[in-house]
Amino acid sequence: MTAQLIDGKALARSMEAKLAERIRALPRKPVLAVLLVGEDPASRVYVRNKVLACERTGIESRSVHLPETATEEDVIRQVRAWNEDPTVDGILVQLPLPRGIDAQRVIETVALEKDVDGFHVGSAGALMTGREGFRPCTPSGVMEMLESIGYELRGKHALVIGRSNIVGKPMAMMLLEKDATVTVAHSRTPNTKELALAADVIVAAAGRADLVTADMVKPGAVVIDVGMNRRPDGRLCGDVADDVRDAAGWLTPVPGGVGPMTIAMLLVNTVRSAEMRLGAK
Ligand SMILES: NC(=O)C1=CN([C@@H]2O[C@H](COP(=O)(O)OP(=O)(O)OC[C@H]3O[C@@H](n4cnc5c(N)ncnc54)[C@H](OP(=O)(O)O)[C@@H]3O)[C@@H](O)[C@H]2O)C=CC1
Ligand SMILES: Nc1nc(=O)c2c([nH]1)NC[C@@H]1CN(c3ccc(C(=O)N[C@@H](CCC(=O)O)C(=O)O)cc3)C=[N+]21
Ligand SMILES: [Mg+2]
Repeated sequence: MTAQLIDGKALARSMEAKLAERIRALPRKPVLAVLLVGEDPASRVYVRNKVLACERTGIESRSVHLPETATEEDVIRQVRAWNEDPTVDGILVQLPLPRGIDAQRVIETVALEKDVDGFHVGSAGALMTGREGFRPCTPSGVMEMLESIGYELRGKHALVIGRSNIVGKPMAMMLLEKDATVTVAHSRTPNTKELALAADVIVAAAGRADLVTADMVKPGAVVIDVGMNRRPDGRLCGDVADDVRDAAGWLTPVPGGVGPMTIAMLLVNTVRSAEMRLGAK
């Protein structure tokens, strides 16, 4: 069997087109403020991709780039200025932040109603308790991809590999909300292979190239590859080995899978924030 690929890039573009229409109905462009601190090369690529996606859709992006030497107070000052600026709809502080800056404290400074990343403790609490709030973009994008193939999660076994606050934990919550039976594996899990073989859906979000191999995948399973890793030769790869193509029923590619969907969901959150701020529906 050869897995069918879930084309995240195409799905992201079609979502962007729908957003462009919603944006045209607003009295002004939605505004996304992006803060980049330091010189992490991967972060620069991601921020550039976000800015380009904003341009395609009709969102105004305002990027501020602070030097590696910026202090926690410098970062917090910029976030507070955007909190108070009524023309800013969404605030994104690109992670990771340089050593010595408490990222959680910075995130908690972002106004809840502008937390389009969904990383604020209030947004996380809303997700956990089933209330309305901004949801983290990567797991939201994964849910859109599952919906795009008409996948029914109710009663299925889902394995999430990774337990970070930005991917693994919210992913588990969203799968649970759709009535999947959810297992979360992490670096201290001794039997990830066994858990994976029992899973109908595997979401790999560990940041380890080739972590998921064909011998871990139940034939026909849905395999979602969140990982973003670099091979020694510089090539981008996910957490899922190439041979999984012959075992899985559905598979997301890297690049062109979850990454573009993450950005699309950021735009969705930003437009929603603008609609709420501007009193649109
Ligand atoms: N496509 C996209 O849009 C995005 C991609 N990413 C990518 O997804 C990956 C995960 O990101 P993020 O959650 O931020 O990463 P973190 O490093 O914060 O978390 C990684 C998680 O994976 C677990 N883990 C590490 N090694 C193993 C292993 N061998 N077996 C099982 N679990 C393991 C860790 O366990 P423990 O908790 O025990 O340390 C941890 O919970 C990265 O490659 C990142 O680049 C991230 C965000 C968006
Ligand atoms: N505050 C914050 N919010 C984030 O959402 C956030 C973050 N910090 N820090 C880093 C991670 C990672 N992340 C990605 C977004 C897009 C791609 C993406 O567009 N990937 C392309 C390829 C990109 C390339 O060529 O390198 C693809 O998969 O096709 C990847 C990863 C968002 N993150
Ligand atoms: Mg991807």
